[in-house]
Amino acid sequence: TIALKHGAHRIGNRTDADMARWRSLRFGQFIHWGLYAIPAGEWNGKTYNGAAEWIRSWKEMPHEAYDQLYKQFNPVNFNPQQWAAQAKAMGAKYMIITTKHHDGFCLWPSKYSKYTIAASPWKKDLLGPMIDAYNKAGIDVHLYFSIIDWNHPDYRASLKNAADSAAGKRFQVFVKNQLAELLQRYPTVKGFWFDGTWDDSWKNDGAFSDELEQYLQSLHPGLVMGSRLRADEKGARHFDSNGRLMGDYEQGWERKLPATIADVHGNDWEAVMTVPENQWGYHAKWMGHVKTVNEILEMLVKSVSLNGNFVLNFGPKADGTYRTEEQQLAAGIGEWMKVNGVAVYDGAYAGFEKQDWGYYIRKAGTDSVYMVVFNIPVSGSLRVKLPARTALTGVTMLQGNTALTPEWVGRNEYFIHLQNRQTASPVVILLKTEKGENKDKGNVEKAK
Ligand SMILES: C[C@@H]1N[C@@H](c2nc3ccccc3[nH]2)[C@H](O)[C@@H]1O
Repeated sequence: TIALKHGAHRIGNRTDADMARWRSLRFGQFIHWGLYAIPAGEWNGKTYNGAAEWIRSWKEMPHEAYDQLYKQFNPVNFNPQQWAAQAKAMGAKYMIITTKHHDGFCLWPSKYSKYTIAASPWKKDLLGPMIDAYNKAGIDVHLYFSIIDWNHPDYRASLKNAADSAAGKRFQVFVKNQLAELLQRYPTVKGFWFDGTWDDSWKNDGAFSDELEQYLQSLHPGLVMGSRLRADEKGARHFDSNGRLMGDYEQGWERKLPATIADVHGNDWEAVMTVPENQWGYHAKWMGHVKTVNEILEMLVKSVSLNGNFVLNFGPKADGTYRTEEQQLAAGIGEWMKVNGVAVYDGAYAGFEKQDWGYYIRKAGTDSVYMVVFNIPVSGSLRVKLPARTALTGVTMLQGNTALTPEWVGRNEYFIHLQNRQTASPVVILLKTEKGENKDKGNVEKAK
């Protein structure tokens, strides 16, 4: 291995209570809200095909025009209690809010910047009421913070000369001050979700990102921060130059999921997902495929089955309301989670051989394994192959709490025959297992 001063400081996952809590929550809500919701992907009658929160970088959007938008930001319909109720009904257990996106506009009245909510017609802090409402609803809050800051005069994508380096130093002080300010103002937050850390100016100062992470941990012990914050002293990101994950979980799964358990290398990880193909901030015209409830449920279940967290993104409008599609999605997901969320919360990789019908999720640390079925075969027969020396002692369909009698094929293989092959939602079956050889305990029919 290469001697590193600013690489990973730990091999393996964190085992403390704060990280165990983050891991148990499994399902989060991302919220991208800011000035970009005003143009909403359109300008001068033209539609921006990129992600709405990137509209300032669009050649058709004059920077001066974008930079005046804060004078119009007045979310008169903002209702944080309603936002939190919607997230609670959906079954989200944590929420990540954009405190400041790449455009540099702060949703809180930061004393280190003039480009904040205090300068808008709304004037008042938006983060405090949101955090309070979500915490009251029993939902943890994490703060998204973009290092890239298109508004700040000292931001540099790369440091080309002494003047850039001096500006870069001033910018690092600014970042440190804003982050400390956020922790001081919102002491109940559980973590930071860093973004915009791919520019050379950041990538080439691994020492600063390392010191910053340690500084934030010292201010707020237990804080959960993903791998996207860090670079090591050789410019390696997420994984240091020895291939070891930096930060507390792998934070690279943006709009994509790992395929198999091998892809996650035993690390904690989290996927963040958009409802349309690629829109985080509010876009008036969603183009392309919009994910359905069942598609989102499959991504959530697949993530948990591979030991990860899944975060679904919402982009509120400039007035503080949600678009209909997102409201309907939240309600549909919540309906399924009400009955089946028990298979998601505290869920973990089961260690069973993957089958085509769907995913196994182990209730962490127990002998209970849930089958979440998305693809019922035409035969209606679900193959279950247990690990060696694991016996199946009980099978229960969650819906209706119905006991099922599996067919024992021999050794550690079974079939579960579903009577009803028609279902509009994923079917959840609870398997009770125990160590030991499978033998005919009379709870199974012999193979015909
Ligand atoms: C969580 C997501 N990360 C930001 C982002 N900017 C990118 C630029 C290039 C490639 C990927 C990006 N993701 C998106 O704007 C959103 O905030």
